[in-house]
Amino acid sequence: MTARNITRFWEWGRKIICVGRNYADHAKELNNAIPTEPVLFLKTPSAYVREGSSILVPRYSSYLHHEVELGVVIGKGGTAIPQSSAMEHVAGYALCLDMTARDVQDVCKAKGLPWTLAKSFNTSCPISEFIPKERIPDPGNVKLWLKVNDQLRQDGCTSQMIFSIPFLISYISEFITLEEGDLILTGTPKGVSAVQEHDELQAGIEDVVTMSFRVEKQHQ
Ligand SMILES: O=C([O-])CC(=O)C(=O)O
Ligand SMILES: [Mg+2]
Repeated sequence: MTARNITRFWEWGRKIICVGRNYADHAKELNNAIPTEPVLFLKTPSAYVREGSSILVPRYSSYLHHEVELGVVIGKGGTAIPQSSAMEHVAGYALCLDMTARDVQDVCKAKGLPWTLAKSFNTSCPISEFIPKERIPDPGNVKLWLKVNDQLRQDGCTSQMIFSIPFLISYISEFITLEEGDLILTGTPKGVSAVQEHDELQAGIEDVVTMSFRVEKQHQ
């Protein structure tokens, strides 16, 4: 058996753990309270989509939102990881979109139901190439941006996160054992907005990576 290559972590079938409302300005734009503890939800690995393939609007949604986020790729697993050694568990990063069927999420929120179909449909997790840890020496201070059809919609900095990456790794691993190849989506800054069929999304981490995706309708 050949050793698996972390640079292709999306092929490993590991967990995608998402943090919601980790930027106060985004929590506010959706009229959510500023959290006092991280809000967590999951995507399944079938949500991954790579550049060259399209983001598909699920048939059951007419209000698909983009959320640009820094993804943290776990290199060494662990349970109850202390904050002080949390960064030793990081292999690298990926630029990610947390595509969200906002209309479905709004219904789920109103009914107190889980967000699964709003957050974890096929192609709901577009990702960049793997970014080795050394290329982002300070993940708590990188600029993220997203454009729709060349118009800037999101422009934030990870320094605005409410809960830091070491805190999130420690907090999550207390309840959910982290494994090599897992991905943590660290939440989105403000500026989320709707996308439609034929839109072109471009996103980047300043000075590190860019990626682009086209939006298409899901065919029967
Ligand atoms: O759906 C939401 O707004 C929660 C979320 O994922 C985020 O804040 O990144
Ligand atoms: Mg999100």
